[in-house]
Amino acid sequence: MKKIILLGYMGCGKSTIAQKLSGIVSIPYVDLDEYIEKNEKMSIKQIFENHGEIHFRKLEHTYFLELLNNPDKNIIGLGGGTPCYANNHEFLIGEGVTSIYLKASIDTLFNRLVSNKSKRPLIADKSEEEMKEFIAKHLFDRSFYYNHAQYKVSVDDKSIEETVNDILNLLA
Ligand SMILES: Nc1ncnc2c1ncn2[C@@H]1O[C@H](COP(=O)(O)OP(=O)(O)OP(=O)(O)O)[C@@H](O)[C@H]1O
Ligand SMILES: O=C(O)C1=C[C@@H](O)[C@@H](O)[C@H](O)C1
Ligand SMILES: [Mg+2]
Repeated sequence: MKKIILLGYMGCGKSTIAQKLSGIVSIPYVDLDEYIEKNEKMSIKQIFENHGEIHFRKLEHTYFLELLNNPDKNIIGLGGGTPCYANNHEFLIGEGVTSIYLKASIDTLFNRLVSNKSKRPLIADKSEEEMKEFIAKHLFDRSFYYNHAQYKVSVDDKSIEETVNDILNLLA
């Protein structure tokens, strides 16, 4: 198997879990958001501000396919919205791909994101009250796409190590 893909809503822990997993299984980790930033020489925030979300979604699709099509064995951490645009969800299933949805409740996401939203353009300007409602609606809309993953791992009330162990069991 060449690609292990982690997906899920902003703050579910894709970057954190992928980094830890990468160290344990000795498979290199690529974070799609960071890959876009490196290639475009701009932060995600700047891409949204300077060129708008539609442009970002096009870049996201192009770079996602670029990562998928390279022959290296990788763990790929997607952006929170990646599966929900440009038919990217169709690439979660296929030969050489294992996709895992890190499923978090609205409360878990809210608690993780509330103090850590400035780099996330979709929620950066929301008040605490607005954020909870926004996450609830957004997660509902996006679940359809996230559920195309081959596997689901619940992350609520689990340590990073516990979630990584759940994933290792799936991969065994
Ligand atoms: N299992 C966990 N237990 C406690 N905190 C966690 C856990 N996993 C991640 N976190 C914390 O939650 C926050 C969000 O995690 P992370 O940045 O990995 O999410 P993400 O899914 O990559 O988000 P984004 O889509 O915005 O890049 C971080 O502050 C991280 O330390
Ligand atoms: O949920 C989203 O749509 C996003 C999540 C982040 O990972 C970034 O890809 C960007 O901020 C958009
Ligand atoms: Mg991340």
